[in-house]
Amino acid sequence: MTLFERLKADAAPQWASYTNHDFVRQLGDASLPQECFRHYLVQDYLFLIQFARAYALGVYKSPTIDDMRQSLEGVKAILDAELDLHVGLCGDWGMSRSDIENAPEETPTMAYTRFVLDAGMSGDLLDLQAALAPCIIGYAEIGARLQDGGADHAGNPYRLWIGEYAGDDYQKVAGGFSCWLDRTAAQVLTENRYPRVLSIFEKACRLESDFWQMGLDAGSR
Ligand SMILES: Cc1ncc(C[n+]2csc(CCO)c2C)c(N)n1
Repeated sequence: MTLFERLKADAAPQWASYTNHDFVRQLGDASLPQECFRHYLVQDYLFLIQFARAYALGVYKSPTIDDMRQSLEGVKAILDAELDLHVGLCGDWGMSRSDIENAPEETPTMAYTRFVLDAGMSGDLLDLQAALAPCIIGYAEIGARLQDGGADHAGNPYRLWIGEYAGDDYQKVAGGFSCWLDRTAAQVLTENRYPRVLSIFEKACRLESDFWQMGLDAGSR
C-alpha cells in the first residue's frame, strides 16, 4: 500500500466530500452553471501562483538534490506552462489576462494556499507533500472518473478541463507525485508521526471541498 492509499483510506469521509463534491458531479453531467466555472477558473489561476511558491518552498525544504529537482519541476511546470494554459482556457471562457490577474483573491483561495505554505514552512518536506497530495492526486482521480463515465463527450462544455486531468500527461504527474511521497516517507515517516501527517492531508481535503463550494456559491450571488 502506498502512503497516499493509506491516507486516502484513513481520510475516507474528507476524500469523498472533496472528490464527489456537487461541483464535480455537475461538471460531469454538464449541469454546472457557466458562471460557477468562470469564477472557479479565475480563483484557480490565483491558486496556481501560490502553488508555484509552495513548490519553491519544496526546493528549500528538500533533503536531497533529487528532491530539489522534483520540486523544481513543479515550479517550472506551473510558471512555464500551466499559468499560460490557464490564461488560454480563461480566454475560451471570455476572460482576459487582466481580468484574472486583477481579480481579488477570495477567502477560500487564501485559506487553502496559505495552509499549504504554512504546513511546509512549519514542517518538513513530508508535511508539505501531505498538504499538496490531495490537490495533485485528487484531480487525476476526478478527471479519470469523469472520463470513464463518458463525461468528456462533445456536448459537455467542460470536456477540455476533464480531458486535461484525465490525460496521460497529468496522470503521470500524479503517479510520479505519489512515488515521490513514498520515497520521502521511507526516509522520515514513523508511526508516531503518522497522525500529524494524516491531519494535514485531511485538512487539505476539506479546503479542496471549500474551493469547489466557492465556485458553486458564485452561481447564487
Ligand atoms: C484548487 C485546485 N486543486 C488542485 C489543482 C490541480 N493542480 C494543482 S497544481 C497543478 C499543477 C501541477 O503541476 C495542478 C494541475 C488545481 N488546479 N486547483
